[in-house]
Amino acid sequence: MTTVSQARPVVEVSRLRAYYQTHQFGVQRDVRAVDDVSLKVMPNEIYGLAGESSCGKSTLIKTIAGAIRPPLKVQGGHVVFNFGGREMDLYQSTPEALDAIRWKHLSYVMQGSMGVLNPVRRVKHSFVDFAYRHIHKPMPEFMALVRHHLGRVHLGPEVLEAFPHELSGGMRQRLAIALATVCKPELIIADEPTTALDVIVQKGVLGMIREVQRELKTSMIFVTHDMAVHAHLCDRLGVMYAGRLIEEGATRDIFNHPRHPYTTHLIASLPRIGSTVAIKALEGAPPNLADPPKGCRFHPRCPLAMDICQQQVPAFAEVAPGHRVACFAVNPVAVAEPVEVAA
Ligand SMILES: Nc1ncnc2c1ncn2[C@@H]1O[C@H](COP(=O)(O)OP(=O)(O)OP(=O)(O)O)[C@@H](O)[C@H]1O
Repeated sequence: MTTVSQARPVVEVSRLRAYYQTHQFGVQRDVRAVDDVSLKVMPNEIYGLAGESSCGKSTLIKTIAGAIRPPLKVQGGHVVFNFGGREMDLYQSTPEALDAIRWKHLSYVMQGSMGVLNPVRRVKHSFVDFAYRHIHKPMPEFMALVRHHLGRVHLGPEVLEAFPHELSGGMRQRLAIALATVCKPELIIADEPTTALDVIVQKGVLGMIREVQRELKTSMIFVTHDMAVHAHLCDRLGVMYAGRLIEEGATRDIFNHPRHPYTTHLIASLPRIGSTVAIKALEGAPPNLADPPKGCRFHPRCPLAMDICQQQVPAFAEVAPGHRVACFAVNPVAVAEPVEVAA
């Protein structure tokens, strides 16, 4: 670890590629779920990751969180964290170094909450197992801190004595968020944490996530396919299509002035109260990531596709301050640099 300035991104992802290596009938195929993705998350911001099902959102955040299991393999690129002025290159680090930053500096809230709460132990044991070694206080003080922290997610201390199955889905999801935030990590990665909840409970949990994030000034990568959730929660938004980021900018800019035809479609398909205009579905289907189309992966479905889109990959380039787009219709001259493939 090297000491660097605090003004740096909390995490910087550069040219990241992560493929599932599948074998079918003796043939090996790479599912190119994350293909040349670069992004930065700044201190104290919520970065939303959007895109339809199977576009690679979960795979991207797994690779950023270091939760990589076969058949997923990182093929290239870097993930560099800057925690408390100390820089750490994820793929150059030992499993022990990664273990030391989990929960204390980096935490991960998964889809559904049962995965993180031990189903056969009372809730208090999950806090002890995950957080006690990182919070250097005697046990009574640690438990007082946990009880105080539960107040932030609007839960009473009695939940500590409960088993997970005795609690509602909304309470369990609040607990998962309390566990992820109790050590006040610099970065929280949340994968669809509210998708399984009904809309009323979801609204409460989202408001609570915002409150906790503002109080702790933590950074967050928040994944959901629900654009309405992004509109309410996120400071900046990255839109993925078929394993690549295709647009990124301040959430307000993306909603007010989307540039990429895919983002324009996503926003136009949001239902609006009182609107009588029929919502048009996008023609075609997302590509098979084991055999994606050449050039821009969106071109077979794109209403603006040109010849170049079938041949060349558009660079993910800045088209306005803080607003990046990968599209030849927006930025006709920006061709992506080829990725360097290790020998
Ligand atoms: N274990 C696996 N083996 C092979 N391919 C996989 C595996 N897991 C995911 N994939 C493929 O990787 C691609 C990206 O999947 P991923 O789950 O990251 O998408 P997603 O955008 O998070 O989707 P969702 O919103 O449905 O969770 C998809 O084509 C998916 O089929």
